[in-house]
Amino acid sequence: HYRAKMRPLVEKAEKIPGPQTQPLFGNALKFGTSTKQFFDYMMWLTGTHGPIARVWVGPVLAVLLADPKYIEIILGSNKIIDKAILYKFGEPWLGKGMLTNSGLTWKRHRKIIMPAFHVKILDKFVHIFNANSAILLDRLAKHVGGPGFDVYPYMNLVTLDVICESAMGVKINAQLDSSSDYVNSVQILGDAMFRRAFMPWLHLDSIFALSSLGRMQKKCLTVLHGMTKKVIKSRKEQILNSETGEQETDLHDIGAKQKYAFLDLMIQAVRDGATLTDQELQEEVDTIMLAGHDTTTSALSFSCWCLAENPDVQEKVVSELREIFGDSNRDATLRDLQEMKYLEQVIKETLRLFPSVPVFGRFVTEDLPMGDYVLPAGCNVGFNPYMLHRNPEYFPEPEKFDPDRFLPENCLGRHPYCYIPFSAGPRNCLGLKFAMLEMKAILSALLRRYRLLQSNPPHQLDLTVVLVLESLTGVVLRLDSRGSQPVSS
Ligand code: HEM
Repeated sequence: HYRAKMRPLVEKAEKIPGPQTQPLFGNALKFGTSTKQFFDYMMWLTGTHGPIARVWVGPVLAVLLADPKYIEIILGSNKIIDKAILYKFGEPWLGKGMLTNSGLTWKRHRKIIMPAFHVKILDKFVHIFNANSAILLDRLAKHVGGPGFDVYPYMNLVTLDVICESAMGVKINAQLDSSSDYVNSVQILGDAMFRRAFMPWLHLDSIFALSSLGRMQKKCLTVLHGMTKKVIKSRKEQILNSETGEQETDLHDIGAKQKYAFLDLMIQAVRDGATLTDQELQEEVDTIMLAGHDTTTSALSFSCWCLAENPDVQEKVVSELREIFGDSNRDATLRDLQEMKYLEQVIKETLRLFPSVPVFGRFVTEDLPMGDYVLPAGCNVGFNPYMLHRNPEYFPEPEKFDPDRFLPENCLGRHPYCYIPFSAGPRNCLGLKFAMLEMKAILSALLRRYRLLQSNPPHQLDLTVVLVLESLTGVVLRLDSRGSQPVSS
């Protein structure tokens, strides 16, 4: 019965290029035991078997795509919106939040939450970017003139502060005190979720619960859910108990000097008739916390590295900043951030070479013709932006760091699905504009005060994926002062 059930899947899968399989395990044994080996295997798969390649993880079929024509068929579709089965390991933290959910609930939630990401609203978050950038600059001061250091942990804490304040309206001061239970739990949980996905023996909930990883995850979840629940209860009371909810939100701010958080906007939507239960609110806040933290950490760290390695590009960004700010040390405004066109090209080019999410996935519920092949119903699909972005057909001399690729005239005629760091189509990244503004605010503050220099001897990245793209050797560079006045907070 099992064989008969699997036959249609197997027959169609056999026509798709891919490595030889072993009985029972499929290709799982080749994945290795570390995230680095998994990353290397995924890249090898596309490199060796081409832009459509299949693997078997035991009885689970996955097809990895790196051709924009194939990718468009799925990402451009309004129907194929289910997530790959690996996303279920995110559910203990995120429940049925937007990232893990599908179907009508996902559509309804996205419709409710989307207005909170409108650029007019995003203006309200700029002061959070500025205040936390100022703390970052002070923390980095000790590295001026010193040897190379890893910038990743600094970016990790500044983005955590930003996302906590923006999502929940709570200052956790991770940059000033990184030893808090909350900060530690966020760090540990992202790793634990991802690691579990690649340890098949921990897939069964009952076994996972007994493992040390499972026990650690449970402890972290108690801390994180405890915090979100507490904040939601408090904010909800403040907003819903007042007749003029918006004014009330302005007055009460749980210790944070801010007027809006994504949570407040969702609560206001509920007040105005949207249907989101407290549990759903919590899941969406947790989702924004996860989706908006490590992704920006990774992109900011690699942007710094690219700027340090390419001093000419860095000086061009600094000239742009001089044109915008002159000699003033004032904070950046939304308009300033929007004017930073060249810096935006730099971030885009960084994300081309170092996409924060180097692999993500969907699930196909009906047979799907794809070129000469058919993706069978029941197949997981992975997208491989890392390899896609290095295809010379779309990006000549792909290893060269060249922000001019993203000049408007150079983007003309390029396939719309050949560059997908924020995914694409109806299920693309909801936080794209927020992320771009945040990254521009932090990088511009950094470059107005410091010069980023290549480490000595030059640092070699050793890429891996732990939820997001990271380097096992860190992201090492040196700092020098630009000798100008510090950017005020
Ligand atoms: C450099 C920064 C970022 C990158 C590269 C990035 C990339 C992505 C990608 C590739 C996806 C699709 C994932 C998938 O389909 O499984 C995604 C989804 C999402 N991102 Fe981002 N992201 C970034 C920052 C953010 C930020 C700052 C937020 C929130 C403040 C955010 C919120 C979301 C949400 C809610 C989704 C789920 C959308 C849906 O499924 O409808 N992201 N992001």
